[in-house]
Amino acid sequence: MVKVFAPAKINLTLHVTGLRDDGYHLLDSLVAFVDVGDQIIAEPAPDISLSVTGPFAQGVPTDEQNLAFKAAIISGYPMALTLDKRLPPSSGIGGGSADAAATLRAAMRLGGPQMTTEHALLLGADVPVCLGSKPTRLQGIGDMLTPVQLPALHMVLVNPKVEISTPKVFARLERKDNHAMPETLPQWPDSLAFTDWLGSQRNDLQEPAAKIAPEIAAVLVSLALSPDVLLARMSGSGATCFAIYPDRLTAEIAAAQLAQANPWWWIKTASTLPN
Ligand SMILES: C[C@](O)(CO)[C@H](O)COP(=O)(O)OP(=O)(O)OC[C@H]1O[C@@H](n2ccc(N)nc2=O)[C@H](O)[C@@H]1O
Ligand SMILES: Nc1ncnc2c1ncn2[C@@H]1O[C@H](COP(=O)(O)OP(=O)(O)OP(=O)(O)O)[C@@H](O)[C@H]1O
Repeated sequence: MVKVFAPAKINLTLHVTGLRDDGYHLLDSLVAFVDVGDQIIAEPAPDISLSVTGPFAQGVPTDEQNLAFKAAIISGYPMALTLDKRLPPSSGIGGGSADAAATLRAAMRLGGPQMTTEHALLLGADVPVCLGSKPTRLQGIGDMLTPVQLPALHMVLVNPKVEISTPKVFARLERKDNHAMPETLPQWPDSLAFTDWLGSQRNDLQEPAAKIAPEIAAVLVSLALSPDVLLARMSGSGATCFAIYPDRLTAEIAAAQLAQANPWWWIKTASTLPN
């Protein structure tokens, strides 16, 4: 039996730079992983099975529609899976993708065949980056991955408990040919220098997502007004937003204040996993 952590993916930047003939968008995104996530428990079994537990279990499929179940099929290694669902679904922090990647890692740890980017891509554009779960520059549709060294970051994640469909957000994006990040990324000596630079970059899906879910604008305003905040932005196709703070303590204080004022929001303090 193995237990594999499935960390949330944060798109610190998300530049949409083009549109392919098959409708998939070309991206240039800086991605980090944090100490908040789901968990997969897996053990070898004659057939694949999945049970889902945890605070966000309700409504998550337990059959082949679940990306963890699909990942078990792709791995060629039948397992009995338990998914502890702690990340809100359809929230732009890659919950399903993280679960799929964690399932592929579980199969490998149990002795199954080696899983590659090509296997992961069959499960979704975000699954290859989740397979590594390291700070990465993601390009192409999610298939071109370059490792990046990032300073440790301390943040607060906020989801207003609104589910958003990724294709709908891409469909609302007006310009598909936005600027990429600089070809060579700077070296950042510390989190302040990094956050300063991050302010000059974007998430191009933030505006179309906020048109679909106006709650996103309310979350971003609350984060931007929180004490000691350095930067607030949306992750992925939303609706989860993150804000960066100088250290873990200031992030925890801001999270506590936000939770008091907005008891119905999902609010978590999160720190990036090591490079
Ligand atoms: C927006 C991101 O979260 C940024 O990390 C990801 O690119 C989305 O990754 P994902 O959820 O794994 O995406 P998939 O499950 O492969 O695709 C869902 C839908 O999102 C749109 N999609 C996704 C990725 C991409 N590069 N271009 C797209 O246009 C497509 O309409 C696709 O049908
Ligand atoms: N393991 C899973 N956890 C959550 N949702 C899943 C899972 N497998 C399949 N789904 C389905 O996938 C859809 C998207 O969920 P997911 O949580 O992966 O979205 P997301 O956080 O927006 O991901 P991304 O940031 O990659 O766009 C939901 O409609 C859900 O029903």
